[in-house]
Amino acid sequence: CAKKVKLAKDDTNDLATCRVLLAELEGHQDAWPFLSPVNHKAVPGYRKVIKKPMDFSTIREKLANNRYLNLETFIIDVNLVFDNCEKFNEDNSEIGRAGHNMRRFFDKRWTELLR
Ligand SMILES: Cn1cc(C(=O)NCCN2CCCC2)ccc1=O
Repeated sequence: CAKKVKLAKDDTNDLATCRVLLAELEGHQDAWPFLSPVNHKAVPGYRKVIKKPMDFSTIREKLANNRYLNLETFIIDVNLVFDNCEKFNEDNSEIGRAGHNMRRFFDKRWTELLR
């Protein structure tokens, strides 16, 4: 076919990349606070403080229902999980540390897969 504009990013494999990245996040030993939506009835203050809750099961649902436009909108949701965690939890807490570990792991993996 006609020569494509070089500047366009090749997004052919983005969906597969999102599935791989999500599976690795879910399989991480520090994923336990993020596997399901935070139960705001059991966690006082959460609903008021965190305006846009997000978790790995919700991301999986959105991926399965083709709700992500591209890799970037997927990465925005993953980072929302970690940003919510930093907002609500002390750095020096079980869940706070898990969030920092998971963000570090994610940043390393997606740059490896895409650079
Ligand atoms: C991300 N995040 C999670 C929680 C939480 O309590 N998650 C439940 C974790 N449990 C593990 C086994 C059953 C449920 C609280 C604050 C927060 O920011």
